[in-house]
Amino acid sequence: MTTVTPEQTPEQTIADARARIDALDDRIIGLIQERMAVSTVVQRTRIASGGRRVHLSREMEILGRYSEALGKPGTSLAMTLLELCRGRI
Ligand SMILES: O=C(O)C(=O)C[C@]1(C(=O)O)C=C[C@@H](O)C=C1
Repeated sequence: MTTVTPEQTPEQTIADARARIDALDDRIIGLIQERMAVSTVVQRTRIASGGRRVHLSREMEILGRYSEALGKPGTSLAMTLLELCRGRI
């Protein structure tokens, strides 16, 4: 037997999808904050043991991963994430 589900209005579909987007954005923001905290641990540990805050070859690796997954905007996103995590250089 086929069940007939009532169709949503366009307004309901948009409102539901926006609620999902808001929930995803909350998770993304939480993950970014978590990334910042973990990055701080790495940077503090490196600096305390005589190293520098910035590790360029590691940053290149991260930029490569994001650009491979998301194209050119992925590079910009990775640069923004790195700026959030280690400050402007
Ligand atoms: O992986 C490191 O060595 C870090 O310090 C973390 C991190 C990052 O946030 O990904 C931050 C600063 C460095 O320049 C490179 C990468």
